[in-house]
Amino acid sequence: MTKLARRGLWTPSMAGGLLLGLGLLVAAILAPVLLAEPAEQLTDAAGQPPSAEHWLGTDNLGRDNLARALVATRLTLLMTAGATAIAVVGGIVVGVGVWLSGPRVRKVGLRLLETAVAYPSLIFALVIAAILRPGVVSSVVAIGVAGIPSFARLTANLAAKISTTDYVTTARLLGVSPRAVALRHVLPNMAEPLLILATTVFSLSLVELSALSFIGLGVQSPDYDFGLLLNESLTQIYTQPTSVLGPSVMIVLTGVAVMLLGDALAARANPRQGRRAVRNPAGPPVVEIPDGDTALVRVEDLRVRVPGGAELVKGVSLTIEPGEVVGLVGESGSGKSLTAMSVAGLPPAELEVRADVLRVDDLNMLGHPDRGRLGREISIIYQDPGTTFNPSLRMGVQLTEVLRTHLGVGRGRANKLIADALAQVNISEPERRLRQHPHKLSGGMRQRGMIATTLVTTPKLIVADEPTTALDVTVQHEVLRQFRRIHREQGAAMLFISHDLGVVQELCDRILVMRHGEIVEQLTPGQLREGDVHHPYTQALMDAVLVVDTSPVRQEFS
Ligand SMILES: Nc1ncnc2c1ncn2[C@@H]1O[C@H](COP(=O)(O)OP(=O)(O)OP(=O)(O)O)[C@@H](O)[C@H]1O
Repeated sequence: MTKLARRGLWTPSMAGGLLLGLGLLVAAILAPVLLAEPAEQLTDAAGQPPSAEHWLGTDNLGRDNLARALVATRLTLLMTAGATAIAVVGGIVVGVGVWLSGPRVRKVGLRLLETAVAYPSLIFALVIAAILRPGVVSSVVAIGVAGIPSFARLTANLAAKISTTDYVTTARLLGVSPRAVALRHVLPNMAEPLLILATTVFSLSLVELSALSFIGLGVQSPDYDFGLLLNESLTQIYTQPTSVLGPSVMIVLTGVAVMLLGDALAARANPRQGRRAVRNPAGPPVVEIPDGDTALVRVEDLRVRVPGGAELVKGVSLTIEPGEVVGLVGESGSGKSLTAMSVAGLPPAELEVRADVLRVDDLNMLGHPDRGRLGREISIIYQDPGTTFNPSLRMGVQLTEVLRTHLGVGRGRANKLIADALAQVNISEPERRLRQHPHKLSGGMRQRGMIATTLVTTPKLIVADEPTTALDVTVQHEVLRQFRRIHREQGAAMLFISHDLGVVQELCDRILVMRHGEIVEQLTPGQLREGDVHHPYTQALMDAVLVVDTSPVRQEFS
């Protein structure tokens, strides 16, 4: 439990699910041993109301209702687990099989699965149960087989999606067998949705098995499960309503326990989930700025860590004055993005962020600053313009969002303002661009589109996380020109991340060099230009800059 707690997996849903699940398991193991007599012995006390002796009363044959509900737990759980196992194993085998087969079989297989899913599984199960004759085994097989198509379809769809990833393509190119690709790359990556679906299938199987027994096609007397108990109590529902309570409450509790456990297990299966961020102290939304502190951004002793694991940002302190452009350079993985995203109040949710001070203007980024002010005062420009925008929405809707949501500008005026701004960053036919979806625009256009929004929303701080890295060199040049322009015209402060020393030297007033989660050196552009650097790592960064020798050496070879 301490291990679970340390890893952030000891969630209320895990605790609730385990508690309920354990209770059900104890009932399933002990009730048939300890309560067999009151549950099955016929007595004269037929149809008794609830009393101290019989908490839920007795049935028509004088048997204790509560004891019967508890004893039925074992058979119900075994049957449900059996049906779920058939549906899950069968579904995975069929789903992965369909995905592994050739295009023709795959197409026909998928169509068949879709057709099967279109029929309610209970009707499917009714047909199978009717053919196999009622009983425990036949109802388990019927419900299990009926659950296979939906599981198989999800498996095939997930497998199809994963099969287009680069790591699967590479494995195939390297000649890894389809079976090994499925076991090593595909199945582990769909564990989370499959686990969630498995718990859903368990709950559905429970209800469907109970329904089969309720209508007389499932468990037959003298055996009994929750469904058969509901059937038996139906005759007493008006005279002895408490008789239905036992099996109904047990069905609900079993379903809830399984869903809660499934939720917690799914979080465990996903390495990116299940850990919750800690912000310390979850302080006020705004902080008081001491007299004489002119900084727009102040960060003191920022630490970002994986809960219970590695420290990724190790005590970073920095300031950005209003209108100042601060560059952040360093090798990949040195913590630049985590620092910048913490400043913008958007660190990954699963990481723990702590700092003595973390403020932009008077917004406390460790508290819950006003979202309207965040939207107006901070702009973020990401590295990959291809993923910045929602592909299903037109550019106009997305580019005018801050204007409409946080600045209260009407749609028509917002479109006009953004179109003018797009024209200013040299985007041709701006009105038409606003009606287009992001994929119709080039990467450079999308990045300039983002820059254009800052021209109209005039944020105090722009956080730009390698905004030129994904662009080709000529487009980079144009985008950088636009950054210089925003700085000149708007006076916005910037935190500008880049790998490119040339870019930061040109654009920034001050350059911070990061390595292994720490700031190791602070430089002016002049120092960088003259090579006046002290830290060996900064020197190594400078040495790594490619210098193209344009002297006519090649002539010697001609
Ligand atoms: N959500 C996360 N969970 C766990 N580790 C993370 C997470 N995000 C980042 N890291 C790790 O933190 C370290 C710093 O990451 P960060 O993205 O800040 O690096 P970076 O300097 O911006 O690198 P790059 O230039 O490649 O973008 C890396 O080792 C990265 O693997």
